[in-house]
Amino acid sequence: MTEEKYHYFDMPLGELPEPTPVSARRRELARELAAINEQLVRLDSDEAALAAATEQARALRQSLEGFSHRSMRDILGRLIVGQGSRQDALDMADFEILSGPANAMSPPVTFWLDGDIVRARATFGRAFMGPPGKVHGGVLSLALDMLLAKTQDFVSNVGMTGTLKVRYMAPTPLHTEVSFEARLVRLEGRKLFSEARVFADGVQTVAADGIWISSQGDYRLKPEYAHLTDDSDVA
Ligand SMILES: CCCCCCCC(=O)SCCNC(=O)CCNC(=O)[C@H](O)C(C)(C)COP(=O)(O)OP(=O)(O)OC[C@H]1O[C@@H](n2cnc3c(N)ncnc32)[C@H](O)[C@@H]1OP(=O)(O)O
Repeated sequence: MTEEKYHYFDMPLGELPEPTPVSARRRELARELAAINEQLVRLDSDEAALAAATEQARALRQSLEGFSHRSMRDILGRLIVGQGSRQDALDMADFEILSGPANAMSPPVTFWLDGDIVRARATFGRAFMGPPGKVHGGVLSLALDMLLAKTQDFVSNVGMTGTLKVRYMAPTPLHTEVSFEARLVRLEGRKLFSEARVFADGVQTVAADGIWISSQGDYRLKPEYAHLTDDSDVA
C-alpha cells in the first residue's frame, strides 16, 4: 500500500493525521516534561530530593542526546510540493510553540476551525504566570499571534506577522479554561488584516488585531471562503 502524501496548503487546522507510534510517544514524553516543569515552580522540597531528581533528569537528557533531529527545512520542503509523509505532517504541527502537543513548553493551546472563526482554548498553569494567579501578558500575545496567523487558513498564501496590537482589558486567570476567537477582517494585496478576542469566566480579557504580510504575492481567499467577501470587509 502506498503511503498517503500531504501538502502544506491542504492540512486544515485541527485536522492532523492520526499520530504515528513515534508521535504518540513524543507527545506523551512532552506532557510528562511539561508536568515536571509545572511541579518545579516554587517546589517546596528538600535539597536531597532535588539532587536525586536532578540526577534522573540529567540521565534522561544524556540518553536523548544520543539521537539526531529530523530536519525542519527538509520536512517543509517536502510538504510544500505535496510530497510530505504522515510523519512530516505531524512534525509540522506537533512542535509549534505554545500549541504543539509534543512541545514541552506548550500548555498546550488547542486550535480548530469553526466555520469562518478560528477558535482556541487553553488552561495555563503556574509556569505561565505573570501577576500572581494570572497569565503573563506576553504569553497571551504569543497565543494571539499564533491564533491570528491561523486566519491564513482562509487564504492561499502564507506570510509572517507584520504588526500585532494587543489591548489587555482584564487579568486572565491561571488554572481556568481560556477561550480565544479570531476572524479575518480584510485582504489588501500582500496584507491580511485580522482581529481576535480572549475570554475567561465569561469575561473578555484581551482584544487584538494584526497585519500579516504574504511572502508569495497577494493574498487570495480560498474558493470555499469566497463568501467572506459578502458579509465582511474582505476585498
Ligand atoms: C511561513 C511560516 C510563517 C510562520 C510565522 C510564525 C509567526 C512569526 O513568528 S513571524 C516572525 C515575526 N515577524 C517577523 O519577523 C517579520 C519581520 N519583518 C519582515 O521580515 C519584513 O518587514 C516583512 C516580510 C514583514 C515585510 O517586508 P517586505 O516583504 O519587504 O514588505 P514591503 O514590500 O516593505 O511591504 C509590503 C506591504 O506591507 C506593508 N508592511 C510592511 N511591513 C509591515 C508591517 N510590519 N506591518 C504592517 N504592514 C507592513 C507595507 O506598507 C506594504 O504595504 P503597501 O503594499 O500597501 O505599500
